Amino acid sequence: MAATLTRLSKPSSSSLSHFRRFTFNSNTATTLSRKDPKDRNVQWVFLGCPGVGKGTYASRLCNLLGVPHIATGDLVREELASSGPLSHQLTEIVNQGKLVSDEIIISLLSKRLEAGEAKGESGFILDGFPRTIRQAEILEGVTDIDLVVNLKLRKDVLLEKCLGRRICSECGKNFNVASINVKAENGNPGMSMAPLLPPSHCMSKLVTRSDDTETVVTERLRIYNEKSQPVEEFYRSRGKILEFDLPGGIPASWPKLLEALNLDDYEEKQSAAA
Ligand SMILES: Nc1ncnc2c1ncn2[C@@H]1O[C@H](COP(=O)(O)OP(=O)(O)O)[C@@H](O)[C@H]1O
Repeated sequence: MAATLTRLSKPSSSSLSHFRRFTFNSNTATTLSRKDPKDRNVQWVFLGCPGVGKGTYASRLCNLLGVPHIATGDLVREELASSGPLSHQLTEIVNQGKLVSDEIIISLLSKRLEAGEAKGESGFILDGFPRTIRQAEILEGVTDIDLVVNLKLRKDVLLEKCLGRRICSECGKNFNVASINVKAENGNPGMSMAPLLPPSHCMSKLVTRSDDTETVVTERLRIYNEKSQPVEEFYRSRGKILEFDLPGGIPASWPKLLEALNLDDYEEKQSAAA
């Protein structure tokens, strides 16, 4: 199967130049101009290890900016649940913590993007794609990515976060029961992250993803370092990356992320208008 991704149309008022002038990192991001996000073209990518919180922060930003959150992990799980022709093959790959082939993932993503375009969707935040250099090159061939946010979290916390993940089997929302409390040690700061608990009506319906076991998560972290870390360098060398070290849980990290993206004012305006 040839890996092709349909060329995406891009609104003419692209703000690419707006972003391209900057090499992002947490320190320089404050130099971003305060353009209203409505006038920005949001074609963003979220990178980061399993368990870092890509889904949580990407979906919050999508709600704020009114763009779709497209997580290739969700597309894979939908395909698994559909018991379509690929589902048997995919179950084995996902449960071993391996990556699905570039061809399959691109075909799933193409279908999702085309369906979105047909519905008039504009912009997106991609979460979990690209995960290999080949995927990054294919994406670059069909559209301009404006910004890549690289979320980072200390390694000793990632495994615990993955093992604490839960999904409500009814509403599909993600939660986390892990309570992280790492003490300051050898000059390294401590870190605490409160659990992200579900409302009471979801509590009895929580399930754990079959690939969130210790063995599989360890393999996924290994594969991230081998296959996906080079993708960070791919975007770094193109001056598109915003490095963001998560300082703690959502209450500490969300305002800082908005600040790094120059969206802090925007959230206030949105809530005032609501
Ligand atoms: N871009 C991709 N390329 C290859 N496989 C993918 C991709 N995105 C998701 N997958 C498959 O789906 C699984 C779950 O993905 P995801 O939910 O994004 O995991 P994580 O929580 O580890 O970031 C991955 O372990 C992999 O098997």
